[in-house]
Amino acid sequence: MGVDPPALRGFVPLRIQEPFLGSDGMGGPDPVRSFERWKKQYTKRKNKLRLQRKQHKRPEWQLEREHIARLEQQYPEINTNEIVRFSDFPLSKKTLKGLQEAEYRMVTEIQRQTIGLALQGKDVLGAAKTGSGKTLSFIVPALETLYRQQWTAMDGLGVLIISPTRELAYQTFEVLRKVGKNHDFSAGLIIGGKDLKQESNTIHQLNILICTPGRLLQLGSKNPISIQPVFLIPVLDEADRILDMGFADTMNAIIENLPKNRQTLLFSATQTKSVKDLARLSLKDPEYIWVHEKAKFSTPATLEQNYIVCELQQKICMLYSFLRSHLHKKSIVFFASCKEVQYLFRVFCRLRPGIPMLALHGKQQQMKRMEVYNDFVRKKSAVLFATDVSARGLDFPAVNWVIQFDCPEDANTYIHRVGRTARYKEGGEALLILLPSEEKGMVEQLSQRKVPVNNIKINPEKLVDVQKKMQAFLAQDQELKERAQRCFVSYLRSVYLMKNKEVFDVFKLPLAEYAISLGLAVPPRVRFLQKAQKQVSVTESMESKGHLEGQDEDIGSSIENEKAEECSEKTSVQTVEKEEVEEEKVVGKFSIEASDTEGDLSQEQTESEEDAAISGIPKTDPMQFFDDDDDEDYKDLDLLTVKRHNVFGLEVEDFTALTAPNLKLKKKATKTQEAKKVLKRKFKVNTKVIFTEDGELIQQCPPAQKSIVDKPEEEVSGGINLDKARERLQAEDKFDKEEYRKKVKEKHRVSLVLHQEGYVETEEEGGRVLPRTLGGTAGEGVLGGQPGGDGHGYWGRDRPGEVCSQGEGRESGEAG
Ligand SMILES: Nc1ncnc2c1ncn2[C@@H]1O[C@H](COP(=O)(O)OP(=O)(O)OP(=O)(O)O)[C@@H](O)[C@H]1O
Repeated sequence: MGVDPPALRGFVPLRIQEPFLGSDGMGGPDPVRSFERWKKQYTKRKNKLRLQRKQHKRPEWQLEREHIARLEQQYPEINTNEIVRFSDFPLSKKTLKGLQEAEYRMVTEIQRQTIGLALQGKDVLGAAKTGSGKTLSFIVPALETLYRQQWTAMDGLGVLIISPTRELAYQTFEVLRKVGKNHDFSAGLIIGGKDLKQESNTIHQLNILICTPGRLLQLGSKNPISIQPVFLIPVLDEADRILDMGFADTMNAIIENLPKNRQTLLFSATQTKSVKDLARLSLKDPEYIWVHEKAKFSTPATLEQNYIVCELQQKICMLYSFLRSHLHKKSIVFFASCKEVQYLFRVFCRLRPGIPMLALHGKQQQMKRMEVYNDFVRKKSAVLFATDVSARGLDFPAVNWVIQFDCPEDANTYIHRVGRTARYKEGGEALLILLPSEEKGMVEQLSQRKVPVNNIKINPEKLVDVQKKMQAFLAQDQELKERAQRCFVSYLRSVYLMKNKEVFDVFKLPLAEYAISLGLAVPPRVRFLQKAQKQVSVTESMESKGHLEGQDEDIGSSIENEKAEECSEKTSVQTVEKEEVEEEKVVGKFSIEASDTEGDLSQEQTESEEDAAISGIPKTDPMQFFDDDDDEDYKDLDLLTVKRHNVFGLEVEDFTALTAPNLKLKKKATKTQEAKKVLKRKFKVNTKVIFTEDGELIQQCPPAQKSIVDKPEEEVSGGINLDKARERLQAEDKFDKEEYRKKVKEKHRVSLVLHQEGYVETEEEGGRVLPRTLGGTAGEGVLGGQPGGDGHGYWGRDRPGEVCSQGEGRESGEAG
């Protein structure tokens, strides 16, 4: 009941209703019996098969091995021309699944050309434009190699990926995590900023390690065994950077420790072709893949690149105006030094351009760096002020603009910086700000490297002047002022350390105007510049006198030493990852320099502020001050787009002409000229006079002369007569010396008398035992405050309850 007999389900009844004719003609065998027979046979066969399958079943590893063997068989047959998708490569299911889940299906050109070679076990040097997918070109073969070798946690380190910066290492780790999530390998990110001991304990558990060179060396020296596996794939991301001077020592030490049995992969948008570099790595028959070698341009086709020529003192206003007119965009602004980023970031935050501001540089704490990095990744519109720590490899999504506030060191740095936009088929724009002195050299370099840049003009009418606001900020905030000073020094130093002297000439920079543009009234003293200037003039004068012959060696060696020093300094400036450690030293120097000058500065500054007023250096600018809340101005600024070639239809001359009155500040007068001016004006020095109770007149300011020399006539005539002033000072000096001599004599006389008479009586006064001495009440001596006194004279008075020793008491009470 409840279950329909087959007859009622519609197909069996048809047969049953047929008249059944058996072999005997009387109905045949019983269908139930034949069904049972069939069933028995079927079950027997099924059991037999199951048994057979059970007997033949192989362990998973064995099956995997067979799968690997099949994959390996296909490696020699990889035809790059036929590869369109990742699935066209003989890859493991786990990797393919990971790629699919991360939505990577079609391969890019560099991936198509390099993955196959890397799978075949070759050393590969891959170069392709920025944002063309080089990361997957080494992650996929790295995963496959470990898979192929059935690597387990017990096997230790198998892949070592070295990145020049922490952020890039972190980013690579994230890609690896996405693509390799179906594999069972352990991967770790070791980039510093954490406990070294903890990191060195975990390193031996890792199969894939992503790290920065400095940290790796630190770990290697602590735990060398853990990074010396039997087989290893070292991957150098941004290889040219890692192999350059900045990391030279570190990398040499690391390379020395790498196992001989290795397959090396090197990738960069600007690959090293240096035979020396490659020899250091002992590559075995490496395959060079320069994907875009024959391309018309070495930057992405979707990138629009422009440059403007701008005076140094106009750059800040230019940047501010630019940001105000690109409020809904995502931009990165590159600066030459950390100190510049630190100061300008702060000051721009105060200027409130109306767009979220972020700053990323090597002097930040690791946590802060990660926070900023992630923040900028998430934001739809924001501005990131950065040093070259962010120039390479970082894949911030949807960056619209890259602005190079300071000229890059060379074309390679330019290419990496602009590569932060227009990534993987997206569009982007880049703006390079050049000083007039930098234009020729830099533009030439860029065209040699096949970088297409257009010269565009800015509309001076649309520039917003923020100088006065900045001056006001600095006047209120001492710390900000110090930052501005450091920014000044640090920028000059960065220019000074640049190798290419055709482009970078620190001596051509308008220092006074630059300082004013930062909000400073006077340029801080820059010692290294003074020294360099001296050196240059000494060399020049010696050359002109023809005295060089005998001293060639000395000068040569001193210059060489200097160059070597420069080079090492440069190295520390360039070394992005080392910035955290090394920069402290350089920075230390900077801050010492800045603080050294501090004392002088404050004095010089007030002087020069006055001087500026006297010599007529304009503190105001005819350009209008931008009001943050003014909507009209805001709308107007939207018109300012540095987008199209010659968008404002102005020629350079027009621009110079228009800005000339604003830009050309009066040449700073020398001190002698200023002094002469002051003399001409016959200023009178203000005096302050007070009267004692007895009606006696005392001049307090300027301090009355103690000497008996005649009163100077200058008081009447005004100004300073240097000769007379000198005479007066000498007389003053003579007078002081005589006074002092008298006091010393008196002191000797008193001690002689005391010695002869003995020191007999003491007097209790307020709990202290004071010697009764010559010249009035004990302890009221004035010696401590006079020339020759050492301060001890005050002890009797200032330390109640203290028992003075004889000597002290005498001193304190003496000469009252
Ligand atoms: N096959 C692919 N399919 C889709 N997107 C891809 C593919 N390969 C890479 N990408 C994407 O392209 C972007 C750039 O990739 P990647 O960071 O690897 O470039 P890169 O060549 O290393 O750049 P750089 O030279 O700046 O370091 C990334 O957002 C990445 O996700």
